[in-house]
Amino acid sequence: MSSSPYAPAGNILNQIIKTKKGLKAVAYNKDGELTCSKTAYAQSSHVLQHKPLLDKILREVPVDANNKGLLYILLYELLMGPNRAIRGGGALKRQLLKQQEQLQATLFRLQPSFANMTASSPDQSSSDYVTIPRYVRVNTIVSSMEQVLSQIDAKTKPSKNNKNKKKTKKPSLQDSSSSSKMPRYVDPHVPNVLVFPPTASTRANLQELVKSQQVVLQDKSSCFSALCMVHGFDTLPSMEGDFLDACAAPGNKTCHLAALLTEQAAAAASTTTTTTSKSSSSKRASSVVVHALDKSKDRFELLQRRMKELTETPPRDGDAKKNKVTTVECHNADFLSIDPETDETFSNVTAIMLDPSCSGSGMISNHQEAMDRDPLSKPKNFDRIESLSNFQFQALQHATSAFPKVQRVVYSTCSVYVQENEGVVQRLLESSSSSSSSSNDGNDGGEWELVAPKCLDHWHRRGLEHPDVVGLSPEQLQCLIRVNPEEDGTNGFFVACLQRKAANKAPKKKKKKMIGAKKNTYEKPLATMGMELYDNQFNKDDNSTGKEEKEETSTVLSSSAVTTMSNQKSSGKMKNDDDSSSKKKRKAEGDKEGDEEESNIVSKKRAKKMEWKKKQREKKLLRLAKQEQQANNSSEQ
Ligand SMILES: C[S@@+](CC[C@H](N)C(=O)[O-])C[C@H]1O[C@@H](n2cnc3c(N)ncnc32)[C@H](O)[C@@H]1O
Repeated sequence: MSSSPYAPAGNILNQIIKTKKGLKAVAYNKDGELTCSKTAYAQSSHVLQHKPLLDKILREVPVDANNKGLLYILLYELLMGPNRAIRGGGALKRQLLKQQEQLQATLFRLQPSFANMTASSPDQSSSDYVTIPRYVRVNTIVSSMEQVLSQIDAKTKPSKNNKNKKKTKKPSLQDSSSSSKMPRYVDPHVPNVLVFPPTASTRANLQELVKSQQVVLQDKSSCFSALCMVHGFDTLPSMEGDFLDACAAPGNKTCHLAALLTEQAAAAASTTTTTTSKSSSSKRASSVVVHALDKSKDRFELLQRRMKELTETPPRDGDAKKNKVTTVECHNADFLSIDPETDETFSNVTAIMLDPSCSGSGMISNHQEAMDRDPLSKPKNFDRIESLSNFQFQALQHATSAFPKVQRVVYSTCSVYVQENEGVVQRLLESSSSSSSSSNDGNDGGEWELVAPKCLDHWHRRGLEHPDVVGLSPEQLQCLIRVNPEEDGTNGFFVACLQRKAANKAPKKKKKKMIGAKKNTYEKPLATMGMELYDNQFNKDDNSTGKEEKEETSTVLSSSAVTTMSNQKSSGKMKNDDDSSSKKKRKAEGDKEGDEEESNIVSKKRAKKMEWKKKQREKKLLRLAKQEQQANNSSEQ
């Protein structure tokens, strides 16, 4: 057995290679507990992110090794690790050191950006990498933004008494808070979402809050589904009907939906109390049901446990009624076999959130898809994508046709491929159009229509034009939300909000009676509690905090390093409404000329940077060649 300090990570990698499973599947047990050290997990994750590049290097410079997992780890440490060095000893290390120069020269040729890095600049801090921050959603059923922040500050405040304690690094972010506070921002698109640097210390500082169910570590884009369900449409959802999360496990979106509905019910109840205190609406508001379905038995168990913890933990403010407002009922069932006509449990469902199994190609941690993330090209694993797409369509069709009372459906995936996104929506609209013979409204036919989500009207990346999806009009594409994992600082995502057309034609009188028919007066997040809105601060050159200790899943190669998503026709970038931002001052929202001007400036800057990098690379190679020459000379002497 190897005594190398990298042996545990090497073993994990060997298991991944042998079983072809993902890192999480190998490193976690059934109960969701990590079975190896965090260090081994992080090391394996770093290697997996760079495995395609490491493979290329090894193809050009073969290294003889029986222990492939260990080879990957040592090679990564030597060429790309934070110290560009291998700790400990061993035959494999000696072998690699012998071939070091050749390996390094190959790396610089294949991935020139590495030539500009010094040993003290870890690979992830290269400008070829985009940082995905750590997003934290405050679980408003249990806690609040204020409570969460005060607990974080209490935890991170350096103790005055303990002078021997390790000095904490001074945050270099221009956070409005004092330097002793953990750097944090407010997400500009999703309320109650905080943004932290993606470091191990962030995670450590949040651990207690996660355990006490006050926060959920949920990526920003994954919050779009529930947000759209409640605040995406012109009216708030009816609280008289039930909600259904059709593919719910592990339940992040379900819990978010429950929290938003609880907030909505609380707002409705407070309005009701001030107007008609004996109104029955407050009664109704206290019995919102969210059915959470999952077909997989294991995942269902996880879902059930998490929903109990996240939605039934007593609120910190002592308002015991709060977590009785929304009840989450979990069901281990196949969504496709649910028939509300015969199963009374689901007969009152009026809204469906559908987040079906997908390729996960938008997830930055999905190393297998990392080299194949161009949504415009045909996916390499086309057959798999096609079969996923067929299932997704079937599920969306079921949601829109089998539930007569359903008025709104929010469809989402964390895939970047059009086949799983725009393609599924187009098929649905086409099938809905052909099956609806009664439609004579002069519109494009069909019972269902797309809605541009109100809550994301300041999100600029929209549906993609693609030769395979010719059936969607520019207006329809504008209704679709896309997230580019390389440019938007969050995992790739897609959301479509569908509304039954008949919902618009409901008699006005009836509409008025429903609590949910209230106009949606959603307001996007504003900077609160002295915090700035997040505007990519963790990726800016002048901000180094968070780069010293990146978490394993927090980085993704940018377009220049891996694939080009920049040719996406929808060029929307994440924007915020922070008036102090100079970018914002330069252009008004929606100003296309301004957008083009900015993209020209960006291209020029990029070209200049590339030129500079090229020169640096040449210098480095020259230096290496000189060193090699000197080494040869001295060995000849
Ligand atoms: C993308 S995940 C859902 C993630 C979840 N919405 C969240 O945010 O935590 C897809 C889930 O759909 C479940 N699933 C797949 N086919 C299903 C079906 N026919 N009926 C119900 N659930 C299904 C899978 O087991 C998986 O847990």
